[in-house]
Formats: sequence, structure tokens, C-alpha cells
Amino acid sequence: MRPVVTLDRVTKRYGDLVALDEVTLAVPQGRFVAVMGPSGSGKSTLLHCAAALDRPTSGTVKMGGTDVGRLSETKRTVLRRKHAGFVFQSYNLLPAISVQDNITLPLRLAGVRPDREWLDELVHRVGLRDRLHHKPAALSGGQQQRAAIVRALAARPDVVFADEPTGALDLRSAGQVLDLLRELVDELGQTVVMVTHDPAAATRAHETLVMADGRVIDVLDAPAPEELAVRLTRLAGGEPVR
Ligand SMILES: Nc1ncnc2c1ncn2[C@@H]1O[C@H](COP(=O)(O)OP(=O)(O)OP(=O)(O)O)[C@@H](O)[C@H]1O
Repeated sequence: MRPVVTLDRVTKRYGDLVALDEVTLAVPQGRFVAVMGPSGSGKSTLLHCAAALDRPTSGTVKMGGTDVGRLSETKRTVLRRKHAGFVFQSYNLLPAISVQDNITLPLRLAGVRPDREWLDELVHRVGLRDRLHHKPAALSGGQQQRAAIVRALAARPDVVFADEPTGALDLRSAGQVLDLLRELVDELGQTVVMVTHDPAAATRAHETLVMADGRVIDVLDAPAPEELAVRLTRLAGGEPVR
């Protein structure tokens, strides 16, 4: 499979602190990749560098074949708009406009005409057809996050980066959002990279990258939640993993 994002010996330093330490990885198209690890292990830094939200101190990040590190801030923004979608823990929907307008806002800002058929398909899949004309506040948390997912996918990005997408949801809504992300990958060929603290969330992913001290120390194929929870607890306690 063609990689949509690649990192080659990517290091990110904040002064003396090494937040990412020579990380090399490729995210293939059509995969659902989870990123887990103890607090401070570098998950968000990895996501920000991979998503061209931030520039590494050294190493190479390529998105859509373009070397992100060589671009100006403005060009990175253009690259992100073209290739990436984002889902955050806080849904970041604008309260004053309808769900429909929220979904199409980034497209309109970018001067791109919405693909009605694609949006209909997405809205149908996430079960929001009859909520489109409501304001976000009239939707449950799970529904708002599903609207945010449609917004992230509206421009058919190469990859969606999700940072704790279920962090604010109850168990049932979280499960629905995760099942939905997996369905979008399996049935629509989308690619998702998701940072999460929830071992149950990682079981929906094809593979889980486990991080510690700024490195990817393990790549697990669809691990059982119990197995993952034990590994993460050991890591958080500073115990050796193997
Ligand atoms: N802007 C910054 N300036 C200085 N240090 C930073 C900055 N951003 C992150 N760090 C540090 O880099 C390390 C990795 O942080 P990062 O946020 O990537 O970890 P994380 O695994 O996402 O943690 P959490 O699960 O708590 O969100 C931490 O030690 C953090 O304090």
C-alpha cells in the first residue's frame, strides 16, 4: 500500500527535552493506526509532526510525497488543507451555525465546491441526516463528534488525524465513534491515525504504535485490550516492557 505519511528519523526537541527521538514510520493508505503510550511519551508531538502542524527539529516528514520541513508556514497550511483532516477531543463546531454549515465550512473557506454525493454518503453513514439543520448544541456529544468526523472527511483527505476523539464521550457514544472510524477505513478506503489513552479504542485499529520516551517501542496488531492495558500500566510505572 502507498504510504500517505512517512517519518524518517524524526526528532523534536524542546530545549534539552527530546519529545520525539529518531522516529521512523510509514502510514499506509487504508489503515487505521492507533498511537498509545504513557503521558509525556510523545504521542501528540508525533501527531503534530506527522500532520504538518509542527516542524521537526531534524529528520524528514513527507505528506502526499512532499517534504513538510522544507515548506513555509503558509505552504504547510495549504498542504494540510489538501491532504489532512482533523478530529479533536473537543468537537470544535461553531455554535452559531447549523451542523450542515459546520461540515462544509472548511471547504468553503478553501474555495472548494462541496461534493454533494460524497457528503450525502458520509452524513448517511454517521446517521445525522435529520440533524443537519440543527445547531450543534441540539446534538449529543456523540452526534457532535460524528459531525466533526464528516467535516474532517468532507474534502476526501488522504489521512485523518484524530487526537483523543473519544476522550469526552460516554462509553456507548465512544464505541459508536470508533466503530464509525473503522467503517470509514474499511468501506471507504480512508486512512486514520488516532492518539488515544483507551485500550478499548486501540482494538478497533489495524495496528497500535506504543510509545515511550519519544520512541515507538512496539507495533501491535489488533491487541486485546487486557494485553495492551498491562503493557501500558508497566510502561507508566517505568517497568521494563519485555
Ligand atoms: N511546546 C512544548 N514546549 C516544551 N515541551 C513540550 C512542548 N510540547 C510537548 N512538550 C514536552 O514533550 C514531551 C512529549 O509531550 P507530548 O504532549 O507529545 O506527550 P503525550 O504522550 O501526548 O502526553 P499526554 O498523553 O499527556 O497528552 C513532554 O515531556 C512534554 O512536556
